[in-house]
Amino acid sequence: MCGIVGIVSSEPVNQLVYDSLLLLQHRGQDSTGIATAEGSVFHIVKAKGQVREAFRTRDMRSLLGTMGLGHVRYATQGNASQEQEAQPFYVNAPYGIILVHNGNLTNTRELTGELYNIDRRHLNTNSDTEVLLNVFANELQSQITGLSLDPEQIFTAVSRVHERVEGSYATIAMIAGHGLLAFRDPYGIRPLTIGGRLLESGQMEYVVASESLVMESLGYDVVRDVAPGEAVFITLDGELIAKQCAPNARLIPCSFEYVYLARPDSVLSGISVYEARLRLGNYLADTVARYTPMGDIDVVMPIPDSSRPAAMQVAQKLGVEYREGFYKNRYVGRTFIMPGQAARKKSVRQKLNAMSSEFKGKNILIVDDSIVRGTTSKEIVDMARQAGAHKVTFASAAPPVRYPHVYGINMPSRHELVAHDRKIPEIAAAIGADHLIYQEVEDMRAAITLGSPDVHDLEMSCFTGDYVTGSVTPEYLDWVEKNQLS
Ligand SMILES: O=P(O)(O)OC[C@H]1O[C@H](OP(=O)(O)OP(=O)(O)O)[C@H](O)[C@@H]1O
Ligand SMILES: NC(=O)CC[C@H](N)C(=O)O
Ligand SMILES: [Mg+2]
Repeated sequence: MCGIVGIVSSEPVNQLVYDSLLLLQHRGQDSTGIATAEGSVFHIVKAKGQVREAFRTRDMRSLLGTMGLGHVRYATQGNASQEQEAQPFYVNAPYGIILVHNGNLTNTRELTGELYNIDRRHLNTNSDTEVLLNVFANELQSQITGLSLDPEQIFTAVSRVHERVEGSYATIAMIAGHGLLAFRDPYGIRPLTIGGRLLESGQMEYVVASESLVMESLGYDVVRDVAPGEAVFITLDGELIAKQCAPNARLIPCSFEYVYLARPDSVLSGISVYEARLRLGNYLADTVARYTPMGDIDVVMPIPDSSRPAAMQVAQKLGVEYREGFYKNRYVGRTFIMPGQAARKKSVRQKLNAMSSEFKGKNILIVDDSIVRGTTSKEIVDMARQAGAHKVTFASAAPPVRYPHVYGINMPSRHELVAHDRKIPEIAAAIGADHLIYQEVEDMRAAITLGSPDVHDLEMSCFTGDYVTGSVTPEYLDWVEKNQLS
């Protein structure tokens, strides 16, 4: 998962792109980049780290133009710490294209060979985004006959991308001198939303971004989502043209967005993330009640931040007191999306501290949104015991994560998942809890999709091992494991 944004206006967009990236920071902390288009000239600034530390005033001054895009990266392929792999990526032909991508391609091996041997294109990094950009550029090149560019040619190129590329991709690209293109893979695995507002000049200003909270916070109206398989082209003077470019598109959004990734104040595919988390709490409460004698829990506690809505509901439904026993240092970022296990482990302790008065002699039910590597839960259980807890029960609002996630979340290796090949009592022992309760898979599906007219199915491969795209074979998973992110 990364955060992406693109804006077409009749006014300078640099500050708007920056502000949007700040709002999407929770989706990626490795590196960031902004590109703007001033006429047919691109200005690009990319750097390692988070938005606030990456862009200086002089950078912002250099980002001139009325069309722009930006990216915050949480790397899934290549190298998390390489500035070269920070997005956006640029190619000079045809026209000059600059692109940002949220997602992960699962057939980069084949595509890299084709790009080199057939399309005669050079790749300079190990980023799958560079592959995606080159496939698109190659397909657009082969559509062009004269000097002008017709939206139909762009849409045909996107159709060809859908035929060649597998995996997940929510994408925004600027084509120099022409406009801004946004498209989503045929399953709509990663989110992409369109917002708009009418400027005084009479032109519509459009924004396309990963999450709807960008629109709400920056004063845009949410127009709609980019549909799975659809391409949306916004011309320099604010005309929006859209076309479905995949024959069998079906909306199957990633369940992990609702569990952890997205901000709770966003609405993805028409589902409020916050409300989905409350419902996850309701279902989890029923499972907890089924497996735990009621006298066994004195208080329910969340692990800040993402589990708060679910934990609140668990407490309310069980009729047990809700207490905040862990204080969170707001200056430490999200632990799970940091690169490297050593950094993740260290920052759980830096980030969370247990307040003894809430623990002494009590039976605690700790609720987290998910347990992935077990980094957080193991440290937390340890801290609860050190703070004097009597019994520690742990509950996860998501089911056990037993399989790699290959669609934009960095969990490629089965062996690093605490639930892989372990039964629940063994996982409880691994994290040190007296008792461990997980959400059931079908309850998670029901909690997230309840009442949604559009979402009937979810991408849940890390919980079930069923991958929605074709190219994820056991051989591929072995390869991913051996070639994980460096
Ligand atoms: O089992 P693990 O590998 O530790 O991963 C799961 C944990 O990581 C995330 O928290 P994070 O600190 O990233 O973000 P948050 O503050 O939004 O909860 C998530 O909310 C869990 O707490
Ligand atoms: N999480 C993502 O969306 C990552 C995008 C891309 N695969 C990268 O590694 O840069
Ligand atoms: Mg957390």
